[in-house]
Order: sequence, then C-alpha cells, then structure tokens
Amino acid sequence: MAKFLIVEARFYDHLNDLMIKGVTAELKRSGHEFEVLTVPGALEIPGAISLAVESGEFDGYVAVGVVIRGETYHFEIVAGESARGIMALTMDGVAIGNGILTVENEAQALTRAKPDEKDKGGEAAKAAIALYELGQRFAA
Ligand SMILES: Nc1c(NC[C@H](O)[C@H](O)[C@H](O)CO)[nH]c(=O)[nH]c1=O
Ligand SMILES: CC(=O)[C@@H](O)COP(=O)(O)O
Repeated sequence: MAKFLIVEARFYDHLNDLMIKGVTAELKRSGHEFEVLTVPGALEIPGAISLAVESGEFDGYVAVGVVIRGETYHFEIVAGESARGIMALTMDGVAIGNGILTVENEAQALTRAKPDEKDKGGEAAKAAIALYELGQRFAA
C-alpha cells in the first residue's frame, strides 16, 4: 500500500468535487491511502508538490484542477506552466498524475470531470499509480 497526496487547485468547486470523486475511487480500488491538499490555482500545484516531496511523506501525487479559457493570454500561462512544472518534477523521478483539465468551456470540463463519463480524475490517478509502481520496479 502506498500513500498519495492529491493536490487540488479549487477554482471551480463542483468540477473539482467530480474530479476528486474519480481520483479517490481509483486510489481506493487500488488499495492506496491518500490525503487531499488544496491550493488556490493550478499555477500553485507544482510548487506545492515540490514542497511535499521534501517531506518524504508521500509515494506519489495526483494533480487536480480545472483551467477554463477566459479573455486573455493568462489561460496559456496557467495551462502551460502548470503542466511544465509537473513535467519537470516527473522527469526528476516524482510519480505524478496530471489531472488538470485545460478546456475551452464548462461543458468540456464537465464531461471530463464526471467519473461516469471521461473520468479524467480516475485517469490521472492511474497514471500516478503506474509511475509509482515503475519506480518500485526500478528501485528493486
Ligand atoms: N483562471 C484559472 C486559474 N488562475 C489562477 C492561477 O492558477 C493562479 O492561482 C494565480 O495566477 C495566482 O498565482 N487557476 C485555475 O486553476 N483555473 C483557472 O481557470
Ligand atoms: C485560465 C485563466 O486564467 C482565465 O480564467 C482568466 O480569465 P481572463 O483571461 O478572462 O482574465
């Protein structure tokens, strides 16, 4: 059994609730423990994970967030930089599943957040578990 930290950017409550439902269902199904940490936005997720890694308390991480395009270039920054930060940590050997939705509108977010539809939360949890197990294999 491993212990995962779910780091959620709680920008849209109802969408995050659906995403977290999918993530936790998969972690429970796989027999792993988890905690949830909430940060203001997706841009804060990589930094929060980096701080948590220093604690040595967790075996893997699931990033959860919803980034919906607005009127300005800020969407590109939030979507791109949160993904870049997560990828940099992953390339440094941290097991992270990226469940940050980057979408054009709420309808696209909803279908991807719902566990009984595209279940991107469950998908991110599976990715985190896969990287954790890979790390175990190569450390053996
Ligand atoms: N517009 C969205 C944001 N923006 C906030 C940033 O993530 C960040 O918290 C702020 O720039 C301060 O550093 N965040 C989301 O998660 N989703 C959005 O749609
Ligand atoms: C993804 C965002 O940062 C976005 O929601 C911000 O909206 P706007 O570009 O209209 O300021």
